[in-house]
Amino acid sequence: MDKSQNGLPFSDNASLEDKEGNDNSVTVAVRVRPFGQRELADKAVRRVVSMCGNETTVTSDNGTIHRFAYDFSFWSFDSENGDFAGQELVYNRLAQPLLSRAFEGYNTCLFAYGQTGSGKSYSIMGQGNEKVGIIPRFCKDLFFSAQQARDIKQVKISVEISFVEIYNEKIHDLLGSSKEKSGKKPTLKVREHPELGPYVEGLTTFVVNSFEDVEGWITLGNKSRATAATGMNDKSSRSHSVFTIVLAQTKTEMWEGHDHSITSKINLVDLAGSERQSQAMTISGERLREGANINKSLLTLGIVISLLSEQSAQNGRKKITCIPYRDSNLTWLLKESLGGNSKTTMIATISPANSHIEETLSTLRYPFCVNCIDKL
Ligand SMILES: Nc1ncnc2c1ncn2[C@@H]1O[C@H](COP(=O)(O)OP(=O)(O)OP(=O)(O)O)[C@@H](O)[C@H]1O
Repeated sequence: MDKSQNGLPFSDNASLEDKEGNDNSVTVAVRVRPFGQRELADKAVRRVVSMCGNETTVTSDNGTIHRFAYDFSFWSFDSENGDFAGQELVYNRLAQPLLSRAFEGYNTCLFAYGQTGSGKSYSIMGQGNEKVGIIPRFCKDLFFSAQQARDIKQVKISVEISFVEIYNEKIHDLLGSSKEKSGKKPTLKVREHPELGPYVEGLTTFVVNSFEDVEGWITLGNKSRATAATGMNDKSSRSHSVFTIVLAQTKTEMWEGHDHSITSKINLVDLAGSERQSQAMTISGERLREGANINKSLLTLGIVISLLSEQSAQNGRKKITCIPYRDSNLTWLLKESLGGNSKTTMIATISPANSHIEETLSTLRYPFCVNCIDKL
């Protein structure tokens, strides 16, 4: 029997609310995409992934069965299947609850994690008008809910966005227009405010008043994202992108005569490909450095999330004091949205094909998972 990741029993798995009504701070979902063009061109292609309920099963060539139980399993392999999970369903299950949490004042983070070409960008951003992903849907719903809150609860609402990429541990503003003499975008630094926590110094932020406003910025940000070709996916993203929404709600209590404000931060993150350097054919020195930095951020993120999950599983009885947020720029920047008063959701994207089984298994074993089982 393959060892369970942390020994927690299967039945401990729960969605946002557990049996006692406590909030789980981390929700984990797996999504399997259809075969891609390259996989279909391979005569020996075989589907090794299946799903049942919230369980994902991967069958190795030698017949070993690996079972993983998470909060959700999304079957996006074939639309003919009755359990097919399209973009809307994935959004409704994973991101919509975060929107409600944000309006309640929680900070939230949603990450897409997986190897290059497994469907992270497809899930987070989508493709064209037909296959709209999580970020545009979230923004559309956000403005709808904001209007309702203004009309019904007389709440003043402001929405501010920013969009950065972290490439090689360097932070670049995807919406800012400033350039260095060399024509390159300047590298920004994370600083820590004693009360407000970490922030990116010099980052451009925009107040947005409608979905149409935000749509323009998303398009611009996507165009700016640094991409580099790898052996596995020509448009492979070698950077993490973090789309941040700051939602500020202010209500004036007439009888008290003063304003109550709550501010929540929502981070929607498309992580860089998680594949190993050898498989991604990362050959030159520059690429090797990239790989090391990508893995450093992903490794730190895994450690941080797993420590926070451990803390949350103990209902706060065990306080872990040394969570290594500052070990990578990604986790440092997201510190306030990962720990404390926050909700985190991970979508692990995987290929269905036998040719990617090792990466699929490593994605499913990523240490974000405190509630998983991998057994014969
Ligand atoms: N659920 C899905 N349904 C249909 N097609 C999908 C799905 N997920 C991914 N694809 C297709 O697979 C290809 C790779 O997906 P995508 O670009 O999202 O991968 P990625 O994980 O973001 O890769 P990278 O790390 O290189 O950015 C795209 O052509 C996309 O259309």
